[in-house]
Amino acid sequence: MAELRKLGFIATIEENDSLHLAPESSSSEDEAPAGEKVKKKKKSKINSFNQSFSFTDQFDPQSAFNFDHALKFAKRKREPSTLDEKIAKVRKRNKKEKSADDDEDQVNVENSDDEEIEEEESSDEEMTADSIRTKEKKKKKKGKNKKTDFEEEEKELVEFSETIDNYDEKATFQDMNVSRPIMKGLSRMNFAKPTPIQAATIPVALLGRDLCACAVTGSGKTVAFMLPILERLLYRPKNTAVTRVLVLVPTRELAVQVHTVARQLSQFTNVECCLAVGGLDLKAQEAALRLSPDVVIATPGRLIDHLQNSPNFTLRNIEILVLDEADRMLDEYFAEQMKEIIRQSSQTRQTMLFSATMTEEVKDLAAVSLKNPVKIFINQSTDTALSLRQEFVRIRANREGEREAIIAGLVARTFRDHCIVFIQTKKQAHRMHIVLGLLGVNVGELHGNLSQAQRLESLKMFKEGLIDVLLATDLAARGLDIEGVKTVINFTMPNSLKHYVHRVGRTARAGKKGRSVTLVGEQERKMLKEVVKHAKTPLKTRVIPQEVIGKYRDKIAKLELDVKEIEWTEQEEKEMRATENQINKANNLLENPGDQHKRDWFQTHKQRMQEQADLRLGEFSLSKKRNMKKEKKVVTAEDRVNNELLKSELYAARMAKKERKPKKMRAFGEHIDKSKKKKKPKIKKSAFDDELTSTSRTALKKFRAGPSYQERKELGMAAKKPIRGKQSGPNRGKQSGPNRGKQSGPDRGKQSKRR
Ligand SMILES: Nc1ncnc2c1ncn2[C@@H]1O[C@H](COP(=O)(O)OP(=O)(O)OP(=O)(O)O)[C@@H](O)[C@H]1O
Repeated sequence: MAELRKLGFIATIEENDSLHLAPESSSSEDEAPAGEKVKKKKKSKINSFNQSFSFTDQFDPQSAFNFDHALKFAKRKREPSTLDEKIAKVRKRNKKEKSADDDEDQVNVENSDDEEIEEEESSDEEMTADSIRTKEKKKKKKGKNKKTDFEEEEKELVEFSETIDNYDEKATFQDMNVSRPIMKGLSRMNFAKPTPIQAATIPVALLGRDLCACAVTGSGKTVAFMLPILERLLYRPKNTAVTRVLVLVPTRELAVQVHTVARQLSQFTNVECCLAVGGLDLKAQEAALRLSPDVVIATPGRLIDHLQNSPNFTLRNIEILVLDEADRMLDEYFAEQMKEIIRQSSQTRQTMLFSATMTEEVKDLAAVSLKNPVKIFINQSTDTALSLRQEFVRIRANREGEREAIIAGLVARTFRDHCIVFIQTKKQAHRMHIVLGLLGVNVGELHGNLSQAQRLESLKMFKEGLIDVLLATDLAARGLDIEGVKTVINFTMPNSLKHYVHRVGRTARAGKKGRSVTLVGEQERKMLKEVVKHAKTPLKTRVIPQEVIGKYRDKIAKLELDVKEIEWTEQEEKEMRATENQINKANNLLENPGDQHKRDWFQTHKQRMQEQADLRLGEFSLSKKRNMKKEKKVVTAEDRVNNELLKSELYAARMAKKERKPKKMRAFGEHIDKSKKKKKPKIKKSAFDDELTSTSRTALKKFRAGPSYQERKELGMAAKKPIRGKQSGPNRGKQSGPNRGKQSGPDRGKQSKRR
């Protein structure tokens, strides 16, 4: 061995060599002092197994699945710095520069953020306040019954076997025979009395009937379907675990919320609820689904993923299927996925559909084939909450570029907290985050360009009041129940009445007051008319003083370079992250070549691509956008607004096109008694029969007048024009005879009818 070492070789261990074993630790730990090392070791021991853990099936209400809990399952990406940190940095720098210019003391600069907001607010308060006018409904001019573009043509509606549009106002949960554990859950949630939709729906749902329910936003539809589900599950056979209930919702955040309500309501029962939504940890969901929980709350995409890839998870035993936001779940965006889910679900199920904008159209509900459904429409699908005050800000044609300034004015002066601003595009929502952030407003954003962790975090912060203004796309328009939202602002008019109803429905919930403020340009007046037509409470017009708009327009213009700087930094970071991800992916592939398990999907790649292409809002938008970029290097405020309006327009155009499409063969109502509707088969009549039986005015006239000059010519008859009153023509023979004279006069028509 010694010789080998002398020659410079590294020797292997011999049997009698004494060994110095190094602890299994990282180099950084080696450098740490001994005491600390021991502490760390102890800590890791505690983490690996919780000593106080005991196996129990008791539900701990404290650990209810909520946004915090969901966040644990959302993968976080390492960000070099958050957007808010970047904004804060620029603001600090600007402040410093300003102070230097003003030749002020540098000491006050360091902690000035909060002070500055207050400064801005107080100076703004001194500015002229907005003026509010009540919007008068225009009286319909007589004889002007022309249908607007939005008014629907005759539609084929679902035949309901029963319709319920009233409810027992005095009904209590006890009257509905709700079991004790659920009553306990209700009282823990402080729900003393059922809301109208709950009073009307729960008894029907408990009977196992299919139903289609419509009630205004914030009226308690979640409990209306969750309570009867849980009540029915209390009596399930308990020997084997089976997934019996599936609740489908359109967005992940809504799924988390419905799951939270389900857990709260079932906290004193042994019903198991599980979440299967995109963006949250797949493996944890797989493990939970393997235990066949009683209720699965899911978004369609992730559910199909589990159906394809999670062993043992099936929908064959589904006894209750609920579609929350049913009109959305059954629209074209989810069409293929819903078809697949329904195909895999048990046929003998109870189906319940809920939405504030519920549709009754056969073509919309065809996919779910309801059985003798009950219609429970507590409100119309165009209704908004009565406690909602709706305001509109008019934008003149040449002032479209002022929308950003108006929003800034609204959130900085008037609606400073608990305010959601809906924006059509993700890009504009992000820009507004930077703009308003630089103006000192405490903002957050929520849209599909964020990671799931960021989405949940934004929502959580807004719920907890850590963010004052949430900038959201339509992702947050449906279903989200955020306590205390005072105001909803629409940057542009939503692209349909449905979208409007859902967006403004984020406030004025559960009987509380709320306000919506919608910016309406000339192009959007048609939609405004629709809103006005369906409004049940007076609408208001808000006029923002031009000096206020001007002030914020100038402020934003001054910030434009800072906005660009932040956008560039973000772009750079994004590119770096993308490269990093690619490297990691490649490394992973090299290290674990066998590990790359490809997940199955129910469509082929080609079908999926085709579906996505069909759902895109048209080539038109892309080419128009490209041209816009080519033509102008500097994107103006007007361009940005036009882009927002264009997206709305494209959506509206697509909807209109869909409406105009000839109705497809009815797929709905395998269970509807069609015999009543079946028309008698039409027996094809000969021209002769037609002539004899027709009682139309033209036919009678023709009968009286006999054949035309042209017909006579064709029949080779006299070329003379028939003389009025003379019974000439093909029926001439029949008309002649002793009664000929009697054929004329008032009875003439009757005679011909009899014939
Ligand atoms: N019986 C009840 N008593 C008091 N509050 C209730 C009751 N039922 C539900 N709520 C409250 O009403 C609010 C709205 O409920 P929920 O989110 O179910 O409304 P929704 O009708 O589904 O609204 P959306 O159409 O926007 O989805 C919630 O905050 C909920 O806690």
